[in-house]
Amino acid sequence: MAGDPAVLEADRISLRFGGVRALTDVSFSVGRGEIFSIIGPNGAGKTSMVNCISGRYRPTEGRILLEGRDVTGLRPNRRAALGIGRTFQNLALFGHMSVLDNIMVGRHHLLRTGFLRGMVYWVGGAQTEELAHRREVEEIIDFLEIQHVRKATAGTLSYGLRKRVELARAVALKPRLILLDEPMAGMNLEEKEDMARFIVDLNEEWGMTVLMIEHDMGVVMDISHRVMVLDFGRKIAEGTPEAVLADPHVRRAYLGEADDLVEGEPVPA
Ligand SMILES: Nc1ncnc2c1ncn2[C@@H]1O[C@H](COP(=O)(O)OP(=O)(O)OP(=O)(O)O)[C@@H](O)[C@H]1O
Repeated sequence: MAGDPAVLEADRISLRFGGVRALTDVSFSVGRGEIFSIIGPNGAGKTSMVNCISGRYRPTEGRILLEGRDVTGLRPNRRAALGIGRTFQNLALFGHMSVLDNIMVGRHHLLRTGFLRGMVYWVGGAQTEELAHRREVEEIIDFLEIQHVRKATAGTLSYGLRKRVELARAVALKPRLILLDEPMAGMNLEEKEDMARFIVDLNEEWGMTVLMIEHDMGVVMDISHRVMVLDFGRKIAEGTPEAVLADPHVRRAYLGEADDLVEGEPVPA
């Protein structure tokens, strides 16, 4: 997205765990309105990078900028409040709560009146705000086609539906950037197709900027505007899906994982 201001900039990020170099000097930026994917073999540093962005890990070196603001020293909850939303590799829903409550719960920090005040004083501004809030949540529920389960207990839903509810909860926070950690993991083909369509629609119709880690190459190449490839903690390629697929370094990094490449594409020996 040439010319667009970067929503996210990772500036020379390195991360070490004792002697393990999880990331070495990785820089990239995600433009407003992009779907940007990070791929790479197992242990390449993808999750480490997402954790540096969400604030779970503090990089050993380098800076993370959100819309130009240095957030490197901020804790995860501060970054979430500034607009970094995320879903997790493993589901993180409240299993005993309804779908609606799971989606509502994260949104209270968006209310001007605050969660506690909003609970105790149901008059004037608070009431109007709460109604608008509910309307928006209902819109997200409609958009992600989970109306039929809105009252169901989250823990009773199929895996694919729970992943969708998790996405709804992250979207409900109106993030400037949403981090999707393996959104298709464990899904069947139909569920993957649905999830891919929702991500594209959120991006195209709602303008959501997406940074995604995903092992399913077909999906990554289908829906990403740009892709970055990590290998042993270093960036080895970045560009459009076509350019990345044609890159000899990438092909070499994926040797032995040839099945993950797009069907019909021969992998050189
Ligand atoms: N908390 C940790 N402590 C020590 N080493 C870690 C930690 N987290 C990650 N690593 C190491 O850092 C490197 C990068 O791991 P990371 O999980 O980021 O890779 P990945 O690309 O996400 O892998 P996968 O595709 O298998 O999820 C690996 O060598 C891993 O063993």
